[in-house]
Amino acid sequence: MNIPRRPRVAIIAGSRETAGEIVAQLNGLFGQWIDFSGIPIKDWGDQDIDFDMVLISTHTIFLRNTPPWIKPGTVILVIRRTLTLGSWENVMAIPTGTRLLLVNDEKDSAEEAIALLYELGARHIECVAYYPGADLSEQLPIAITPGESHLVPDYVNQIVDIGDRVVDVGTMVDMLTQLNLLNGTTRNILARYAESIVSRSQGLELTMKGLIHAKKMLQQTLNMVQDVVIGYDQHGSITLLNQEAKAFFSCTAEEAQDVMRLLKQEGAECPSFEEEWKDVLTQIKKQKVILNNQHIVTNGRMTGGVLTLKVAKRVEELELKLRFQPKGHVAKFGFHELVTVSEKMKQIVQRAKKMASTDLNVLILGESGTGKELFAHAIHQSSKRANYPFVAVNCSALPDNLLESELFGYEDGAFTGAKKGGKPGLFEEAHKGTIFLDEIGDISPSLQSRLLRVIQQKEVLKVGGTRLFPIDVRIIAATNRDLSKLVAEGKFRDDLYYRLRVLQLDIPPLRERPEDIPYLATWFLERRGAHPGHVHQLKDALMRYPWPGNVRELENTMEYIAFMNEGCETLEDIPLFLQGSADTVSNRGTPHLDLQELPGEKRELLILQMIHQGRVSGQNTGRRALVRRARESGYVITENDMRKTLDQLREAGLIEVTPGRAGCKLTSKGSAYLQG
Ligand SMILES: Nc1ncnc2c1ncn2[C@@H]1O[C@H](COP(=O)(O)OP(=O)(O)OP(=O)(O)O)[C@@H](O)[C@H]1O
Repeated sequence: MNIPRRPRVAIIAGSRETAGEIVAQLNGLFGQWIDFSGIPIKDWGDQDIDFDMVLISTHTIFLRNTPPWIKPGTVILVIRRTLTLGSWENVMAIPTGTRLLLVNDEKDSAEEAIALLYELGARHIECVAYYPGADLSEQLPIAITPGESHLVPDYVNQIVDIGDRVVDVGTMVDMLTQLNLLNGTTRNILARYAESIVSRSQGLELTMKGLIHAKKMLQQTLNMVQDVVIGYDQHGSITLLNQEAKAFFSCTAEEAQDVMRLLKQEGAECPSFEEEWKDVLTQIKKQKVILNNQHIVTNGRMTGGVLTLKVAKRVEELELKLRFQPKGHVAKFGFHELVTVSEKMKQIVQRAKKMASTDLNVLILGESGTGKELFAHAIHQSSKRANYPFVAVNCSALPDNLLESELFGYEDGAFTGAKKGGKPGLFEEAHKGTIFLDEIGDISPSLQSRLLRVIQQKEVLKVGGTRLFPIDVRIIAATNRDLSKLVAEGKFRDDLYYRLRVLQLDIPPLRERPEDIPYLATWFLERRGAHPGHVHQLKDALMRYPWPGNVRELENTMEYIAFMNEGCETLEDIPLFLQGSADTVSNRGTPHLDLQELPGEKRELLILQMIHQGRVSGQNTGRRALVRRARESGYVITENDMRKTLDQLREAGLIEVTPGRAGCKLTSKGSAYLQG
């Protein structure tokens, strides 16, 4: 293999020492990429090396003549030198108005050093050149010298040694640019170096400082991004990795080097960085990841790009969390928001108010949409815990492991993807307040055991933790399932059941308190600013319909009616399911649409809705029952077509189909899909 040679740079200086100093300094910074050789003037006669560039310590060097080994066309740069920041601070500490000696080995070099100090801005002092053999009548008490203390006269009582002068950043930038070596890495070295010296170019210094600042800001911003972010140049060489990227690939930008090599060596299958791509799904480190690649284009030319990587599982978890969203940590409703004219309900409200004055756990039973959560809020708001948090948790919205960590929290590093520093659980967040565990009937046996332990011991153990945290939380649980039946079937722990239902509230479904139907309907319409008279027109239909989704369904229906009939005196548009049960509009008849004629997505959505309604109203959701239900709602579908659609929904992960009478059930993905 032909390894390209490093460019050769000759450093010509007055003395061997100076040449050596400059070579040592430049080698320390760029020796990896450039081959430096120091040549004192007196030995510059014959050189058998072809140099690509010559750096001279002063432009007076070539007054003598140009050595023949410098080929015509070779780039020659004059080295500008400056002081380190430490030396400069010592010079600036000398009192203003001080007259002092500047001591060096020769007249020229002493005067050159004085010129440098003045150029850098040391205007507060007055320097007099001193060198061996200088004729000086006055004796000055202070001397500045660049490493030549031994030449300072004895009568001087304070020496400020400014040490060797160092090469200025401007010279380095010129050198690297000419050699085509100014890139991300060398720029970083320059930026760090610029922080330790006094620059002879104010403009360059400001630009450097600006660059350093901008780079720090960018790095910090990218470190806050929770995806993996990789920046690269036009050749695909990595210029930047954020914190996530370093952790994911376990390497630094220097180690990673090439973006495609990094991806390929981890087994990713993706197009080349020279193309832009969006949402490419592949596998890295045995995990599904989503890759995106975008170019940075300057003056119509691709000058680099940014590649981002998301771990698919993390995206799914976030999506789940968003859907789950604990419903806020304050109780929003009080008893005054519970609307009812039913005597049965009024008695239940009275019982609930009594329960609020105790600190005992409450179990609220009732079909979906009957107002269980509303009661939980109201009980908390009227209890002595009202000024503390009310944390509502939907236990059926999350898979078991996520629900566990949400409820009890986790310690740092408890599992992959766990947030650094751990996370407090909802029990902890509800301390001194109330936790509302909705859909308690759906929790797994292992979570039932953990919950029981929390209730018994009044202490929480975080996932992956060893310490127990004492908590003081009142539990209000609710479910639309028949918990006593689940207990009898061994699916729900009896000891937990008894702990939860110290007090029990049974909320009747809407069909068992029909007087509430028109009353609530009017209330919902008025709240929406709609004409309450509509209820009178619809009363029969409302009373005939069984309201399987209870008050929630009635509320949604009235919202629909208010919206669709805004500004209308008489009702123009009512939902299909009410048309079937309305005397007033029965002349419209119930149209029978063939479900197979609907677009696939619409058909699937309708069937998902039927499954959902069937489940919430405790009806059978088996294939035959769904065919029947479709017919009642005005659609026709054969059993065979229903089977096919159910299979498609199952394959898409939207439903679970259990053999036998249990029928179909929406998965959490299915519920989310339904909610839009
Ligand atoms: N008596 C009532 N007065 C006013 N609004 C009510 C009443 N009962 C229920 N609602 C309203 O109906 C909707 C459903 O109530 P809620 O969420 O409390 O029912 P739920 O029984 O907890 O339902 P799920 O079991 O599905 O969680 C809410 O918008 C609630 O405000």
